Amino acid sequence: VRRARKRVGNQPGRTFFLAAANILANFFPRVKYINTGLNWGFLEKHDIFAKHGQDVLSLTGIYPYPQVDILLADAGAVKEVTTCRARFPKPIEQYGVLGFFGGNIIVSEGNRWKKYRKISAPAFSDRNNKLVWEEAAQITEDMIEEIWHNGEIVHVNNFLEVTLPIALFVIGVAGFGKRMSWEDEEIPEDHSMTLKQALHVVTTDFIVRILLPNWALSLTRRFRLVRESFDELKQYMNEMIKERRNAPNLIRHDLFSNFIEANDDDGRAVLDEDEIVGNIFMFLVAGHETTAHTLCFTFALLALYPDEQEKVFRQINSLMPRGRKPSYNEMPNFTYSMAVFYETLRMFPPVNFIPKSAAEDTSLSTTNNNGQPTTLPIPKGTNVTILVPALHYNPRYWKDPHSFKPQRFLEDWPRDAFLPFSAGPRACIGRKFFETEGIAILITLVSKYKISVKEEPQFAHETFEERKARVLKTTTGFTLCPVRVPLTFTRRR
Ligand code: HEM
Repeated sequence: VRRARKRVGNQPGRTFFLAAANILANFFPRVKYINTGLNWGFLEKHDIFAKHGQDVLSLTGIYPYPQVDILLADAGAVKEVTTCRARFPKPIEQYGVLGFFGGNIIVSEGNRWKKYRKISAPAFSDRNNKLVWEEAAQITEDMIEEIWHNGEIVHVNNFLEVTLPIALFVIGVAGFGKRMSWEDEEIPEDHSMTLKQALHVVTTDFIVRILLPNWALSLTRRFRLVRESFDELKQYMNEMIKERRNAPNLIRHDLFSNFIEANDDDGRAVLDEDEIVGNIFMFLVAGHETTAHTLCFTFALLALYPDEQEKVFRQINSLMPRGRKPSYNEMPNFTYSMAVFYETLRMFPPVNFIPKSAAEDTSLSTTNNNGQPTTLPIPKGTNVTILVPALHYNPRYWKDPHSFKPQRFLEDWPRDAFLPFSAGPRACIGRKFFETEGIAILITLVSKYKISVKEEPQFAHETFEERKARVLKTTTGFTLCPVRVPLTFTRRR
């Protein structure tokens, strides 16, 4: 251990028995000195860095062999790591489980990654974002009509149960060209569930499938349902691939079509079937949970801070008087709504860790605890992990980081210290997709309803701080997740 620590210049930090990259280290609550613990990156935020007075720390693991990782909360070092893709590539072996379905954009590097990125890029064009905008607004309006029956007061026990299907329906139509409805659908012949049901289980219980061995998936009803949903989804996808290939004149611009129709100069298919399925699965997983959780945290914060909600409403109302529907081109005008999303993403970034690894013996520039510039040696193979919550709560970049202040994003803000979508060439390809979807949903709901935390008798006497802690309580699976957000929607007059 001493030797391993010396190689990174004896950078101060924490030591645990289990290496942080070990999935078990993060899957169970923390046991002192043994493991980093469930949700530790979000729970600690910037605290460990503040304790050491530095924004670059070491994280030492002893088992299975002594290993020292580097943790970053320094915006300059983060910029260096995210922009130099060749020097700091993704440690794709750490994402091993995500390759479960087939090679895909998240778990690849080099030429293979470039190929997937090039094929998917056209689906994130303005033309498709316009579709995202229209569909997201329509799906939300349909929900208000068909599920809420245009109610005057609507109580929702957990708002995540609303945002998960909305995000699924949007990615379904914009990603697959498959429109899903709030009504129950008929199960087609040769299937045991609808595509909507299979997608819902796969995207919410994805983590169960990748963490458990095959034999364990027959142990409980829930696990069996997860296995069945994966099999069903794969069958649906294979049918959809066949269907599209048999209809070559069907012109579409969604993700699914891009992957199926990707050909080389000689007209040969560039991707095999496993790669098509692997990528589609990955886009679903990457785009669904992150979006649904962020929307849920956003509405929770608006319910807790009615003054901020009022500011959002006032701007929406001034831009769309008498319920006029705004077009996609008008999206940049909704600046306060966007500021609310950014502040939510700063406080609750769905992706807490962005791992990279050194491809060569190199170094990183940072500052020591006297605030002087210093250079840290980074030997080849060292894992360098960006701790997003630590960066987002670093008081060096964000004044009063624990307070919800959307206004800060309407002033001059530190762009290099805001990393919910990562940065550089491996940044999120779906950022605009999410922003478009989020604003369309937010303005549809906030223009019609006032949002508050649902009153429940068992919490009648809690203080504001207790209520805030309860409503904003988090856990983590694949991404940071709200535990339960009970809300009440009251029609605006
Ligand atoms: C709030 C919403 C979202 C957040 C916070 C988010 C965050 C991120 C982050 C942090 C990464 C980098 C991950 C890493 O380096 O390991 C990433 C990559 C990615 N995201 Fe998102 N994402 C969001 C929405 C979406 C959506 C809607 C889609 C697709 C429809 C999407 C598709 C992807 C893909 C394919 C990648 C891999 C890009 C590459 O490696 O080239 N994301 N996202």
